[in-house]
Amino acid sequence: MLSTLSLLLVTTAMSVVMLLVLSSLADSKLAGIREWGQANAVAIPALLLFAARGILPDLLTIELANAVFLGTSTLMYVGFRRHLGQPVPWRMLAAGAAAAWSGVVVFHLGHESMPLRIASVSAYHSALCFGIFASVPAAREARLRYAYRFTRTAALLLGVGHVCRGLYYALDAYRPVLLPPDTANLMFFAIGTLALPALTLGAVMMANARVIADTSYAADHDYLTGAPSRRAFFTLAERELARARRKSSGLGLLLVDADHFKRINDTYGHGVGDQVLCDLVARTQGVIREVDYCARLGGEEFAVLLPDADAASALAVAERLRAALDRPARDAASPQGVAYTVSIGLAMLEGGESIGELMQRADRALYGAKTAGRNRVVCAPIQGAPGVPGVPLPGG
Ligand SMILES: Nc1nc2c(ncn2[C@@H]2O[C@H](COP(=O)(O)OP(=O)(O)OP(=O)(O)O)[C@@H](O)[C@H]2O)c(=O)[nH]1
Repeated sequence: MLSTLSLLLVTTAMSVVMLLVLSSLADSKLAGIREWGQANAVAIPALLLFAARGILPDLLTIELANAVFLGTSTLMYVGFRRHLGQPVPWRMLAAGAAAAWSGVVVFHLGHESMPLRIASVSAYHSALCFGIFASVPAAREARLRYAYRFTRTAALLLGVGHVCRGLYYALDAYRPVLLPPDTANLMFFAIGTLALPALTLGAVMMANARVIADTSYAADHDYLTGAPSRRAFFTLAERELARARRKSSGLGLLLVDADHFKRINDTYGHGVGDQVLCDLVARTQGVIREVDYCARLGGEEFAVLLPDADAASALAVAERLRAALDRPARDAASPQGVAYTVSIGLAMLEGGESIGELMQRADRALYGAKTAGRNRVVCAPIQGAPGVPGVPLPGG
């Protein structure tokens, strides 16, 4: 038969399990994990003190237990705020917890009423649950959506549950609470005790979703420039290749390589070289269309994929890009700016060609641009027409 004691012991065991689960996430260094772990650690003695009612002195099982449990809920709320990078309203929390705890003391040592003690702490817990609901946004990122939705829903339901619990007891201050343990008492008791595991579950889901989203972002993006990575480029290129075949549309590829980049590093230092790479990506993104895709293949080499482009428009983009980059990049170390140029190899997708083959032709065109003097665009010759040379466009 379910009893308040068994609920307390089950919740204590759940807090131990949650603590172990949170410990497994400690290495992630995610904000909020520490506070959620502390909340569950603090909950264990608080729940055991509640369970020891009638065995230990009331001051321990009422005043101390409630004080510690108020701390538990506060830490959970702080964890969510920290995790989401939001400021923690410490003064408001301290005032709310002090008011709730004063209610416990007054309705124990002053005017004895267990229902009013419950109503007092429920008011604070409901405010924290609504606070968590308001703090956790409706996630736009698909990977975060389920975890955020779960937490928001749990927090909202628990907030409403605590309001009902508070009203149920506040409206009849002399209602028998724990004995006999009727269904309503047990149900409201469960809301009080199971809130912590439910919210911790939401916290763990959010932390996991964040780790997965961050890892996947890191795999798909270049750390320095923020441009899509080589891996992301090939995934997208295969997709665009299939689309171009399906729709019989053009697909252009530009391989863009900074000229004499080693010299820039040697002259200005690696830090300025890094700034030049970031500048290159930022300017490229300003030149290309929204449907075009610029990725860093490695080192100082970048790829720009041009879906739905014919040879003439791809060449126009390539030349516009070359000209846009042929201007000094501003940087803090050198107010007059760092001059750099790029060479570009352009290839248009041909029937039956793979992405690897398209890349090879663009790479040969890039090599042609380098050997022809750099700062220029060279178009790859059409396959199967060996007599047609690449078209070098002199820069400047
Ligand atoms: N600052 C910086 N330098 C990098 C990065 N990745 C690669 N490099 C440097 O880029 C330089 C590339 O040099 P090279 O391959 O000789 O090419 P280059 O000097 O641009 O000469 P060309 O391509 O023939 O015009 C090397 O010195 C690399 O150390 C990076 O992330 N940051």
